[in-house]
Amino acid sequence: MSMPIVAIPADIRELDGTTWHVVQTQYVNAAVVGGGLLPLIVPALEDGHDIDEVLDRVDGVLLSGSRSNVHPSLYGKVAEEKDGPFDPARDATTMPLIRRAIERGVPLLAICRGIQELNVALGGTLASEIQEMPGVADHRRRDVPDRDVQYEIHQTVHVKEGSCLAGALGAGQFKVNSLHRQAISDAAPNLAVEAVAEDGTIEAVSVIGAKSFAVGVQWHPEYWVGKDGPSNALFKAFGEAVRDHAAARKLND
Ligand SMILES: N[C@@H](CCC(=O)NCCCC(=O)O)C(=O)O
Repeated sequence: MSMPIVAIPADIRELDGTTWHVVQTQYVNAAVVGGGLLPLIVPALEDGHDIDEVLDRVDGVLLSGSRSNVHPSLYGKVAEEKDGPFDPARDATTMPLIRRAIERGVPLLAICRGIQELNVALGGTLASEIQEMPGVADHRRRDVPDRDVQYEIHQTVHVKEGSCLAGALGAGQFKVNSLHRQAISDAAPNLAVEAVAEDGTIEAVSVIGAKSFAVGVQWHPEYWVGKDGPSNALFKAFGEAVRDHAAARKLND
């Protein structure tokens, strides 16, 4: 069977005086090395896509992290300076993509900004600058130039027994990296909280009753894929779900 294809929606970046559609290499690498998948970067179109045209051609969806934040208007909040930076074209691409992928049972793994998009797409809300909230630790990217240090694994998360994530990683606690200023505030009604940090921050969710793998994590399993056990296991489980979907799609073609 040819390599299943995973859609990775792009960010918009202004570089060298022009506009680019970009995905960080760590997500592309993890899709290939960790998932055994062929990445397809989906442009971020502010006018949106014909989403079924995209989903007819792929076997899974991988939502990457980003320094940009989901626009607060998408979860009923008035945007403030501190809620930025924004990427409306990415929002316009991922919101319908998430909803339709879940409807169609296309496997989905949402990472960092991705779990926040998953929550908002399904009706949840986000909190900004969570480190300023009482009792909440600082989950932000470390302000150092070395990316291995930025993505260092140091934060304990607790995975709930019987969760979808526990099926892939095992229940209990392990350490992850952490590079975020926002987090889920109100979880969407059809999301199950599957892992939390020591300060109660929601660190992983899954879609209740999903037809296929539909998991979001606030940490970055892509960065140490190939070296870190839980990171490997998560991308392996996602890759298997994508391959199963591809095989089923082939049978129905
Ligand atoms: N902007 C959101 C999501 C955080 C996120 O996706 N972080 C990835 C960092 C990418 C990088 O800096 O290289 C938030 O801050 O909560």
